[in-house]
Amino acid sequence: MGRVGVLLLNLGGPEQLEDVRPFLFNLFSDPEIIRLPFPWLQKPLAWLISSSRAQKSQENYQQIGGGSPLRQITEEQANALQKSLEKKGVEANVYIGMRYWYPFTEEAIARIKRDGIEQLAILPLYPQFSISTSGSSFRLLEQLWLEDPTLNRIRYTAIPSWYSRPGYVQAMAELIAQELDQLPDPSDGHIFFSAHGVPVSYVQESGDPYQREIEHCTELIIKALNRANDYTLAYQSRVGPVEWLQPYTEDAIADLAARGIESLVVVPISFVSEHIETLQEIDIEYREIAEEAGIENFRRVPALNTHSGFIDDLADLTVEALAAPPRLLSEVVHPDKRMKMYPPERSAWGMTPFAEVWNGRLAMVGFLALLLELVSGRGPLHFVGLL
Ligand SMILES: C=CC1=C(C)c2cc3[nH]c(cc4nc(cc5[nH]c(cc1n2)c(C)c5CCC(=O)O)C(CCC(=O)O)=C4C)c(C)c3C=C
Ligand SMILES: [Fe+2]
Repeated sequence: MGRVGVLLLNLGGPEQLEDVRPFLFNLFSDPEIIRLPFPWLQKPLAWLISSSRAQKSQENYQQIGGGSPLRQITEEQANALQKSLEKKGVEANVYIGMRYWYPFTEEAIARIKRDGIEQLAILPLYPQFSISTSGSSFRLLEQLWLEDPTLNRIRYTAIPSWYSRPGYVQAMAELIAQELDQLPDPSDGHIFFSAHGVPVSYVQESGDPYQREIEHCTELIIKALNRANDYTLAYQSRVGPVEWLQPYTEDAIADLAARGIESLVVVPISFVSEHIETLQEIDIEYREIAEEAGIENFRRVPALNTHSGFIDDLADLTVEALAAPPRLLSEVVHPDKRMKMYPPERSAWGMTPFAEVWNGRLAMVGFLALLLELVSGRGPLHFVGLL
């Protein structure tokens, strides 16, 4: 084996309150996050939404200490993974490539090049694949590879998702069991999986496997848990006016409370680190909703972070992936014709001079309307709830 590297892909998060607006701008500039029919609208809309969402988002980050813990936890996971690989006889450098904040994916690739890495495992820290998460990072890497042909010297393999790994499933089941056992009556606790949502169109129109993988993942965990407790799966953190995967977490909590459920064990299922949506949304907002609705015991399963069984399993996964035939980025970004990454196929009429002129005029009208909306606080985006 030549020099070995592992590239951990993650989302990134604002480290201090001043970072929130530029972080949101980066996030909303991603066409895999907001899919617009006109690419020229992406940056103006990202600017508008990030400017107007920043204050509310800053208040949320303020409630969890003024910034996201994601960078620190991901660094701890990288160190733990490096040590675990070492114990298995694999000397590897572990790199972190964030999609929307520091250390950016581009910086990680520059360091991988500088260090002369010859074999690379690309490992997203998202157990399940979504176009909006791992897909977006793979897409960026594909672009970097196209721009720099010297990267072709690296023999890499990309891991699309790994939610069915036995060590991960077992670690989740153990953490759930520990929380259930803290309840006055453990057999009575309702297990409530809360996954980050995505717009329904991702699944139904673009073929995102995310919902299928989430559902399968919860089934595997419930099987490994091997208890008779009832369970529910719901989706949290929706943004904007379109329909997201349902049931929504807040509605599902209210329904369970109305059915007389008194003990809830909430399991964040789509992410492996503590972050704003566990620490603020679940621990503060959903707890309040649940308690007001009559839930007496509300417990939340901690994120895996550096759980030793989990990290050990990631190390096994890395070793196995490096030994197997490589999976190219083109394979994981375009796995089959049913999944569509952005941009959608361009139709010929989009490039005609007529369309170009009208696109330009509409862009100016749209941009002025958006500016007016931002200044006055009134307009169609406020009306539909995107701002
Ligand atoms: C599997 C996990 C995630 C999916 C799927 C996902 C899709 C998705 N997210 C947004 C919009 C936002 N996400 C934000 C933060 C955020 N998202 C994830 C994970 C997934 N997102 C994480 C781990 C975080 C938190 C990072 C941190 O700082 O700790 C935010 C910013 C926070 C806020 O203002 O609410 C937005 C906005 C969309 C639109 C989307 C699917 C299309
Ligand atoms: Fe998100």
